[in-house]
Amino acid sequence: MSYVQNVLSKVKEKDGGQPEFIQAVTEVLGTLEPVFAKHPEYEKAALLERLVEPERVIMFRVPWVDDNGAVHVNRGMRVQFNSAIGPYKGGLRFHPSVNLGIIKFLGFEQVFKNSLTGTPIGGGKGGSDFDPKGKSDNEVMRFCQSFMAELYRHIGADTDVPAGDIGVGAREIGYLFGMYKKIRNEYSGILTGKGLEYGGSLARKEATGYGLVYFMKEVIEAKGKSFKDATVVVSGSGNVAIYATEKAQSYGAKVVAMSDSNGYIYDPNGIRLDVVKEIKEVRRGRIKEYADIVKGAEYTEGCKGIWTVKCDIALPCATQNELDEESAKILVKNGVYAVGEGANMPTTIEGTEVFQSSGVLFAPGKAANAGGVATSALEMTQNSMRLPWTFEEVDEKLHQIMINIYKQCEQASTEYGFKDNFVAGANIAGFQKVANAMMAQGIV
Ligand SMILES: NC(=O)c1ccc[n+]([C@@H]2O[C@H](COP(=O)([O-])OP(=O)(O)OC[C@H]3O[C@@H](n4cnc5c(N)ncnc54)[C@H](O)[C@@H]3O)[C@@H](O)[C@H]2O)c1
Repeated sequence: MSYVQNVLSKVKEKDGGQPEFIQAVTEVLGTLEPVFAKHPEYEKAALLERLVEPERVIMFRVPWVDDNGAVHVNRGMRVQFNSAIGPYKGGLRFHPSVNLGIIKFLGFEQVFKNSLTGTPIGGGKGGSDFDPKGKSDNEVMRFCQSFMAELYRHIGADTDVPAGDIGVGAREIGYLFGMYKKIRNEYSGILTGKGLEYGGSLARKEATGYGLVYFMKEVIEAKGKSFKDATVVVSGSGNVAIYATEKAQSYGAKVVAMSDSNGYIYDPNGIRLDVVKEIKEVRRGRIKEYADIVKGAEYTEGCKGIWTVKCDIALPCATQNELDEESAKILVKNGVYAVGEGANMPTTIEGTEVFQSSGVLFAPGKAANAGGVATSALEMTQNSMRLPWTFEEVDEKLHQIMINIYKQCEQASTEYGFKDNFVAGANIAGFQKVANAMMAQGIV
C-alpha cells in the first residue's frame, strides 16, 4: 500500500463517522500520489498525517433565549485546521445540518483553497447547528452574541479571522463583530464580510460569484468558447448564485434557471436578477415567488430537477453534494461542456468522474470559488492599512487573482501529467505551497 493510501485508510478508520470529511480527504489525496513519489522527504516528516489532523478543534455550548423567553442550546465549533502559511481563515456556517465532519471537510478544503489565492492565509472553518431561518432579528442577535462570548478567546486579527458562509451574512457578521468589540475593547479586523461602514471591503459581496465567472472565463476561453450567448444554469439563489449570475449575464450569457432548497425556477427568457435580488436579498422569500412575478417563468418543486434543464455551462452554487452521478449524466446528455463549482464540493465524487470521463471542463470549488476568501484577505489587508480601496481596485485585484489561480492549476496539472484536470491541478498547486511551508517550520 502506498503512503498516501495508508494515510487515507487511517483517516477512514479514525474518522469513520465523518463521511463528508472522508470524501474531501479522498478527493485531495487521490491526486497527490505523483507528488509524493517525487518528494520522499514528505513521508519521513509525516506530512500527510499532520495535514489531515486539524491543529485545533474548539467545541462549545451556545445558550440563548428566544422571544418567548424559552431557553435553547446549540453547539458551536471552530476548526483551526492549518496555519502554515498564515492565520486561520474560513467562514462560519449556521445551519441545522452542521456537525464536526462537515466543518472539518470545509476546513480541510479551505487550506488548499487559501493557498491557491496567493495570499497569506491558513485554513479554518466553524459554525453551529443553529437555524437562522424563521428567527427574529433579536433572536439571531442573541444567538450571535452568545456564540461570540465563547469564540472571542480563540480568534484575533493575527490568529484566526472567520467570515460568513451559509446562514451567516451581513446581519450575523455585524452582531458577531459588535459583541467581539464589546468584550475585547478592541477595534480590529477579526471578521471579514463586515459592513462597509465598519471595515468591510467593497466587492466582497460580489467576490465569490464574480470570481467563479472570472475563473470559468479562463477555462472556457482556452478552448475557444465564450460566455457570450451561452446558456447557463446556476443552482442556489444565495450570495454566490446571485453574483455569479450577474457577472455571467454581463458577459452576455443567458442564465435560465436558479433554485433554492425547495425547488427551481426556469425562465426561458433569461433570469431577471432584479426580481431574484428583491425576493432573496430584501424580502428573504422563496424562489417560488419569482414565477408569480415574471410571466413565462415556471417553478418546479424539488431542487434536484434543475440539472435536467439543458445548458452549455452549469454553475452549482448552492450546497455540498447537490449534483450527483445521475444529474451529471443528464447534464452531459444535454450537452453541457463546462461545470464550475461555486459552492463547496457540490458535485459528488461519482458526479465528478462522469464529467471528467465525458471530457467536460470541470472546475473544482477550491479553485473556482476562491475569489470569496481571496477578497476576504484583501479586506484584512485594508483593515491593517486602515485604508479602503475602491470597488474597481478590489475587483481588478480579484480578477487578477482568479487568472493566477487558473494558471497555477493549469501548470500543476500539466507538470504532473493530468492536463485539463483542474481537480488534480488545484489540489497539487494548493498542496505544494502548504507542504513547503510545513517542511520549513519543522515538526509542529
Ligand atoms: N459566500 C461566499 O463567499 C462563499 C465562498 C466560497 C464558497 N461558498 C460556498 O457556496 C455555497 C453557497 O454559499 P452562499 O454564501 O451563497 O450561501 P447562502 O446562504 O447565501 O445561499 C445558499 C443558497 O442555496 C440554497 N440551497 C440550499 N440547499 C439547496 C439545495 N439542496 N438545492 C438548491 N438550493 C439549495 C439556499 O436556499 C440558498 O439560496 C456554500 O457551499 C458555501 O460554502 C460561499
